[in-house]
Amino acid sequence: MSQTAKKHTFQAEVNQVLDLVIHSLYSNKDIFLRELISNASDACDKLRFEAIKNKELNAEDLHIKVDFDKEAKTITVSDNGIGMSHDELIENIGTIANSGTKKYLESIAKKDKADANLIGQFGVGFYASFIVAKEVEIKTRKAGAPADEAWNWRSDGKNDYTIEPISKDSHGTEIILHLQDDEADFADNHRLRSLIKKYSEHVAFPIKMLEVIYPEKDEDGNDKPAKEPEYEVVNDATAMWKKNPGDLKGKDYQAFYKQISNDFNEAAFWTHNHIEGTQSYTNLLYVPKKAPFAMFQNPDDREGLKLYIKRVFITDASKELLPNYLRFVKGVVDSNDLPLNVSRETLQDNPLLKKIRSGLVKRVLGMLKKKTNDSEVYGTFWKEFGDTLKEGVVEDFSNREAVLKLLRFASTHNDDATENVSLDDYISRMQDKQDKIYFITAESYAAAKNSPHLEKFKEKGIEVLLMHSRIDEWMMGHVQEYDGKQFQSVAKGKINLGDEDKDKEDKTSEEDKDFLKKLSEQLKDHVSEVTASTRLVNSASCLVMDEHAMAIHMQKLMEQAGQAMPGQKPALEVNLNHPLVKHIENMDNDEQFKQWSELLYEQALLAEGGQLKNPAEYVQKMNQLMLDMLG
Ligand SMILES: Nc1ncnc2c1ncn2[C@@H]1O[C@H](COP(=O)(O)OP(=O)(O)OP(=O)(O)O)[C@@H](O)[C@H]1O
Repeated sequence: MSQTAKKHTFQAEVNQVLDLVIHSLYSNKDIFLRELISNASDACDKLRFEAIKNKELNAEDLHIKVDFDKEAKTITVSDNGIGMSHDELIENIGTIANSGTKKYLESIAKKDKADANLIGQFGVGFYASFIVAKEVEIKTRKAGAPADEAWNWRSDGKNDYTIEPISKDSHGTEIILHLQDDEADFADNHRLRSLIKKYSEHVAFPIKMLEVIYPEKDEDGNDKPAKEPEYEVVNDATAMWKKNPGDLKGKDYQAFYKQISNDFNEAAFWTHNHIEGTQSYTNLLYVPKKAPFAMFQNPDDREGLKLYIKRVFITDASKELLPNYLRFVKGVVDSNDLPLNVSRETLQDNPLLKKIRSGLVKRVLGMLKKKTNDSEVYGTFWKEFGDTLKEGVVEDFSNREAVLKLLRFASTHNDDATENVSLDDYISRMQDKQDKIYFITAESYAAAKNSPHLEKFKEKGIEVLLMHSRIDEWMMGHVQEYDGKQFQSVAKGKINLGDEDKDKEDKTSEEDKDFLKKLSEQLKDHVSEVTASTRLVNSASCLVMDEHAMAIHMQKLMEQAGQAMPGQKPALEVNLNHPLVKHIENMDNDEQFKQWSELLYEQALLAEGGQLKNPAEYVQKMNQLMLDMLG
């Protein structure tokens, strides 16, 4: 270490990331170059943006260079972008600011193997260098700083790094990889060019490499003096999204997706449009194949939708450009009309941006609608993002109908848990006199499918949607109808499936009424009332919540989460035709009546996914009754 070099220690998390990257990404070594070029491109974007406000800065001829030295076993990636100050070097390279990365580290701490697909999502970027390098140097000078205010950072990727002042001719950053001996093959013209083509073709700045000069002979067969090689552009270097969609192929879109998304998987599908009119802008929006790791942890931690104004990168504006329930969308939006000096803070209130946002929502919903024609593709999408999309039913009132159209459910029409029934499918199968869309929410598919509440519906051949995702109960609490048809939970409120049932209800005999009263009195601590059921066929009893109350399995979840759920007693419905109920009705021993009627309630609660206050007592009671029967 030279006298002027100062030693620093990596933040503990950096060490963890380094370790992970080196051990988990070794089968994906190639990506180091993509990561370095991507950082260089970001640095060029940043300078171009800064130069709009600060006329002193020079953002001409922004480019990236890739050089190599076979003998010295080095690769150098340099840019003339924004560069870094001394403090920025420490902050950006020596610490980890991304909260997602920290959470990720915590989550994998318990597993033995990290998932390489996930690591990529957390901006391990620069650290990927250490997969192939034994030592990395960064020479950097911040744009606007004098030549002697530049820095040389060095590290072997183990615990610490040094920073030393140097002098640097031009602003920007130079990353020098001193390759490990067995990775020296990367320092090769062909190999580097093909990696650039593969991963960085659509970076919007020119990536340059020195041309290869082959020895030439003159007319007499003598070697011509070799000319000095010049830099030539290796990639396409245009803003891909500005191109005509007709000129682009699937592989171009996929390559660009990987470049902007940090996703190791390909995109599932995309929509690319040049929009002209009161607002003129371009959008290229992708739906990933797999949900990113952090998506459900914190919807505010989202990125991947970039805002450009006239090809100048402004900011990652996922939150400003699309509502939360479409947070899985990644891509680029490039506006021709927004002012270049717009700041992130003022972005949200900008009326032009609001218009773009509502246009984008329509585009995404339109793209999804189209994809519903391909059941396989849509099925995969639904598995990954269906629950996220459901948030839109509550969040986005103006597009509620369009979002509802995109939802898919399991249903009694099918024999398995596959969620592939749309509300339109359901309506097309509704019976002649049926005017409601019936559904049930439960803890699991099995609980929904086997719920006693469905018995009458099964008997009558009326389809019921089986909802078993946690979000369903919340969503259905916010939506009343679709296509003019009311939603009705089969587990809540009164069910009236036709005149026959109504008649039955009216014809409850005086004896039965007395029995129901007696039961109500007996069970008053648990239920609001006991009534004759119109929905049971085979089961003896079921619990029914009030139309607007929360389902029992959800109440349980809320209680587990420490939320008190006061005063929401269900009603108990009993099947007066059931032998067990008849048996209780004819019972004259008060103690037995108490025990049996409590069982009636407890069984209904269990069937509902509810939790018994005292399970041991229940078991004892059951055993006693069985013994009584044997005796
Ligand atoms: N060539 C560069 N010029 C200027 N700053 C850079 C350069 N390379 C890296 N940095 C700075 O270092 C930070 C950390 O880089 P790193 O690649 O580790 O993560 P990231 O780029 O923030 O995340 P991601 O790779 O997911 O985009 C960057 O955010 C940037 O501020």
